[in-house]
This record gives sequence, C-alpha cells and structure tokens, in this order.
Amino acid sequence: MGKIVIISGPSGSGKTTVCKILKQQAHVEESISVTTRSPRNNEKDGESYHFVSKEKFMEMIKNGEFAEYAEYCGYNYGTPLKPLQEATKKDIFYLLEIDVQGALQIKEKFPEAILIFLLPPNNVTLSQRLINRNTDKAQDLVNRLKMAEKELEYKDKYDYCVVNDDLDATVNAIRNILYIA
Ligand SMILES: Nc1ncnc2c1ncn2[C@@H]1O[C@H](COP(=O)(O)OP(=O)(O)OP(=O)(O)O)[C@@H](O)[C@H]1O
Repeated sequence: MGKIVIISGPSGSGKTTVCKILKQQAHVEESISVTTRSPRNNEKDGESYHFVSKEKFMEMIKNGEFAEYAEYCGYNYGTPLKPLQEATKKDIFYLLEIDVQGALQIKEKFPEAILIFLLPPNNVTLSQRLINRNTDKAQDLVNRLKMAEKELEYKDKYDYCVVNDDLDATVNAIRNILYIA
C-alpha cells in the first residue's frame, strides 16, 4: 500500500528542488500543502501550495481538514487530510514536504511514514542558496536562517539524514532509501 515519505530540512536545504525531481517518476505523488504565506514569483495556487487567508486556515482547522498543521516563521502550513488518506490506499510514494513539527505529528498518526531530513552541506552554502534563490524578503530570509539552527536539533528523530551537496547524488540517495525502506 501507499508509503508516506516526509522530507524536512531547513529552508533552502533543497526540499522543493528534490521533490520536484522525485515526482517526475511514476508512482510518486506529492501532497499540496495549504499556507497563509504569499506566493513567490513562480508559484501558482493549487500547484506549489493552496494559498489561503488566515481566516480560511482557521476554519479548515476547525473542520478537521488537516492531517497536521504548524506555524513556521509567522505563517501557517497544513497538510490536507483527505488526499493523504486516499494516497495511503494507492500503490504509490506520497511525498510530504513539511516542517519538523508537522513531520512528528504525521509519524504519530502514521508510524510507517518514512522520515528523511535534508541537510545543507554547511551554513554558508545554505545562506548562499537562499540569497541566490532571491524569493524572500530580507526579514523572511533572516527568520528562515534563524529557524535553521532549531530545526537541525530534530534531525536525530528522523529515519534518514541526507546531505544535499550534489543534487543528483541527493536524489539517488533518496531513491535508494525508498527502495530499501
Ligand atoms: N544540490 C544543490 N546544489 C545547488 N543548489 C541547490 C541544490 N539544491 C537546491 N539548490 C538551490 O537552492 C535553493 C533552495 O532550494 P529549495 O527552494 O528547493 O529549498 P527548500 O528547502 O524547498 O526551501 P523552502 O523551505 O524555503 O521552500 C534553490 O534556488 C535551489 O535551486
């Protein structure tokens, strides 16, 4: 049956980049999270995220529409429950690109979920990648880098840690994990 694969890691560690490549493969699908943050330049509603207002997000919590939800750098993020339940009935890998708080909530509800933590090669490279990405306001960028240190403390709770230095090597490492998991 479907396997839930959670990819976490500090902002800029490469989660989106890696998931985008992984989901090109057959039998790999990705959850679309709901968020109250604004879309980045290249992001379309319903593709990268479902972008909603704070009020709508709170209503969705009240209606039990999330498998997990968390606040990250001042914005809300949640994983829709229904598609996740559907995915577990299909013979696929279902990727969740979520933060450490959300990951642990899912692991509690779905203990068979595979938790992968993506690490940057080092702090300088992480900052450089976020600066080069050029998608965040200066304050958001500072907040994301501050959060990185805290998030790294959770890495030992994960089943696997992968250092995202060379992108191809990272993707191959994750493919290998999924075949053996
Ligand atoms: N292995 C790599 N080598 C060089 N650059 C990379 C690598 N992986 C990702 N990047 C680049 O680093 C930047 C951050 O990657 P990405 O947006 O995937 O991170 P993220 O973890 O999803 O961040 P966020 O949590 O903020 O969404 C992007 O510009 C991406 O192209």
